Amino acid sequence: MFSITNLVSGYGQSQVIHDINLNVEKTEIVAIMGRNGMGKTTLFKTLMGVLPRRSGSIRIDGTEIGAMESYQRVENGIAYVPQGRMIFSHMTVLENIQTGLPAKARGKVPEELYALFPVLYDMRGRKGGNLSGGQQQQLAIARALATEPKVLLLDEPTEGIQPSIIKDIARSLKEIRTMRQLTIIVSEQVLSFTLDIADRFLVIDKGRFVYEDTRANVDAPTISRYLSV
Ligand SMILES: Nc1ncnc2c1ncn2[C@@H]1O[C@H](COP(=O)(O)OP(=O)(O)OP(=O)(O)O)[C@@H](O)[C@H]1O
Repeated sequence: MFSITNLVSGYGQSQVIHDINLNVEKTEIVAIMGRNGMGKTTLFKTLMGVLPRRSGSIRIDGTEIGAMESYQRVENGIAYVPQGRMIFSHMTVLENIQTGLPAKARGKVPEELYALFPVLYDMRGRKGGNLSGGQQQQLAIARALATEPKVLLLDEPTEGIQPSIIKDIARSLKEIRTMRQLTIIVSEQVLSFTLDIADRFLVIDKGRFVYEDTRANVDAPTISRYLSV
């Protein structure tokens, strides 16, 4: 459904992503685990077109998006929740969500988004900057979902968030995956969160995948070793 083939990217003289290949099925949740600086954010930026690819292919349902502008990639069904959330702090919760809505929605937020994250309904008139970290993360996810994606990328969603909210986010993601038939790729350093949600696990090390296994066979101690070196 979503396929990455021989993807290469980097900054200036330095190559960061080395020939990455990945196929993700519809409704599958894949976790990309790795320490700081291993290339998770660079991979996601390349998938979104924030950073140009050097070579390789990125396809959604067979459509090549690798040469498109970011907004065209979004129109083709990919959405991104960046590390640090990047919500608009001077805009209200409602306005933040509306930035993700397609024109045809005419500014109306789908009920199901508020059903997934009731706190966002309660806080819809508040400025984004006044929300807690966990609420901001839910807002960033809702804003991405407003674009009606087929593939959702989440970059370290648990960073700086308290454990009870992490559990809520895990539950919402599993729910939305079923509800929307969504494919999810999540980058993380927190293994407990991904063990809760992922169907498949990969470890990225210096821009290459060095470990891959399914939920049934996952070797948590090996992944932990990669995360702690
Ligand atoms: N704008 C940039 N210019 C040059 N090099 C960069 C830039 N951003 C990241 N890098 C380098 O690319 C490599 C991968 O960084 P990246 O941010 O993708 O890692 P990460 O796995 O997402 O880690 P983190 O959790 O710290 O964001 C690192 O060596 C980093 O120093």
